Amino acid sequence: MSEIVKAPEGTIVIFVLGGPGSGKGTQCNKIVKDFGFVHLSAGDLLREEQQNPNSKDGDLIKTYIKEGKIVPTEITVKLISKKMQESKSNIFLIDGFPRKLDQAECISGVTLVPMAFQHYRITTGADIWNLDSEVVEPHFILFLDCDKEVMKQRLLKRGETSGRIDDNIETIEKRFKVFEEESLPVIEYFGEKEKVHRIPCTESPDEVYLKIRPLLEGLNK
Ligand SMILES: Nc1ncnc2c1ncn2[C@@H]1O[C@H](COP(=O)(O)OP(=O)(O)OP(=O)(O)O)[C@@H](O)[C@H]1O
Ligand SMILES: O=c1ccn([C@@H]2O[C@H](COP(=O)(O)O)[C@@H](O)[C@H]2O)c(=O)[nH]1
Ligand SMILES: [Mg+2]
Repeated sequence: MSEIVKAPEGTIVIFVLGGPGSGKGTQCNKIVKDFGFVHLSAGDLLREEQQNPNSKDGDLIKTYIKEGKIVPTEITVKLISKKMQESKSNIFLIDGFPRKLDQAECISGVTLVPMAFQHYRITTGADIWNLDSEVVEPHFILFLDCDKEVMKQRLLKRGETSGRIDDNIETIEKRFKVFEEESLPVIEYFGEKEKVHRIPCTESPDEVYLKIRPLLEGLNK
């Protein structure tokens, strides 16, 4: 049995993408403060799920994160979709997703995801949320473009206090490799659609935000 849940009119989805430690979470927090978006970090949702003792995916998620690998799409999509549906809002920042080309283009042969998030099919029998094939483009993509050495230093510093199992040099190197090989093509994909705003982000958080803020002010909500 399945049910279609339609998202509210005027839903706005912005993807916030960039390398590990580029400042996605930091900038999203600023946007939320000024513009009231709901911030959904795919990584945060996966960490939360990993820590849920009742989750059947907890061990798998932990292994993938420790290895810096991309968790199977259906797990991540399910977590994001659930939060979107529970939300009273219709303006979303999706941080750190999509992370590889097939997440941006299609899933199981169905034209899909990032553009969707507008319609959801809840397949209760399979205990999985599938996105419907109706497609709605994201408004745009914020690509936080940061020097690798700068990102590495930020992550190592964050690792002193974050408690994240992937903020160590071995996993950081793996995350960079995955980002370059799997995630950068996603940015190129949206670039070809002229959806990408590239934001250099080696300066301070406030200076970076000065370049982002006008893009949000320009949104026709
Ligand atoms: N512009 C900046 N200048 C200096 N430090 C920054 C800047 N932006 C973020 N940081 C710091 O760098 C670290 C990583 O930032 P943040 O968590 O926002 O990045 P992220 O892109 O979300 O990383 P991840 O992909 O690992 O989730 C944090 O400790 C943050 O305080
Ligand atoms: O869509 C996603 C997002 C994240 N992951 C996994 O989580 C870690 C950490 O992600 P951050 O965005 O840095 O918080 C990432 O390395 C992946 O292992 C994912 O699989 N899919
Ligand atoms: Mg983050």
